[in-house]
Amino acid sequence: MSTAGLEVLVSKNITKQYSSGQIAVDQVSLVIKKDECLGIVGESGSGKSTLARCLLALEKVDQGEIWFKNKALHTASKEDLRSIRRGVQAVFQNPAASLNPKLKIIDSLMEPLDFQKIIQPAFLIGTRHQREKTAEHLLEMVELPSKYLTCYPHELSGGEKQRVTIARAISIEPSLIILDEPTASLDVSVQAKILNLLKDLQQHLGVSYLFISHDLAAVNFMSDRIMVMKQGQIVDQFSKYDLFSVKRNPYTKELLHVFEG
Ligand SMILES: Nc1ncnc2c1ncn2[C@@H]1O[C@H](COP(=O)(O)OP(=O)(O)OP(=O)(O)O)[C@@H](O)[C@H]1O
Repeated sequence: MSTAGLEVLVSKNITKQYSSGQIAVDQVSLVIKKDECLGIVGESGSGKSTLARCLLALEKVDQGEIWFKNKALHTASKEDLRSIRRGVQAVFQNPAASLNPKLKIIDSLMEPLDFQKIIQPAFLIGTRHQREKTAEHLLEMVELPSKYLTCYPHELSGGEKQRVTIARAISIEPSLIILDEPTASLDVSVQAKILNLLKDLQQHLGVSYLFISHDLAAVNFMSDRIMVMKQGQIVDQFSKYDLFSVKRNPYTKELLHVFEG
């Protein structure tokens, strides 16, 4: 199997069973196309994070195939994985855990570009080889002032830290960013701002997103297509415009209560 040009990531019947016996991901097939946001919604324990880790090749799948732009992740060597990972970045729930507390923001931010010296993102033309200017530009893209470059993570709020991890994720111009509950640890007032920022960045950069959340309203705001996950399986999938259709699975209808009142 190979993925066509418009398909950034394809998974085919992937299954992940933990040694405890728990089947966390059960025969999940999905396609993420260029420039789109695919949303995955499900309650706690439905297998969303395990799916994200499988798609990032942080967990090995027991069955199935994962293809990232014509390259097989499920059989990739360590060296191949390193090169594939340049194209896929991730933002997780807890920004504090994603940033090294001993590193200044500039050093956390520049980690991917410092490591991948040959990458020259189009949006950094002119500044790529001036480290501080590049870092300033990245902070600007997530609407943070350049004075934060010399700060440590504990000096920033949760929302600001998440903006730094987003800037770091876009820094190497990935084709896909996997966002696993990126606003779940933030105050409600900050969540909307981060979602708006993510949406603007996607339009500006033309990156694809896999947006994972237990919050159907957030998934609906962000996504072009939505998949509903329950007990490791995809139980419903539809275009965001069909969210309120009578054809929705009863479980999806249960999740719709967030829009009531
Ligand atoms: N490392 C692990 N070892 C054993 N079981 C695990 C492990 N990680 C997750 N699980 C189990 O797999 C199932 C799916 O967990 P997962 O974290 O992927 O779900 P989730 O939808 O992301 O939930 P949450 O939003 O609460 O993190 C759960 O039953 C969980 O207890």
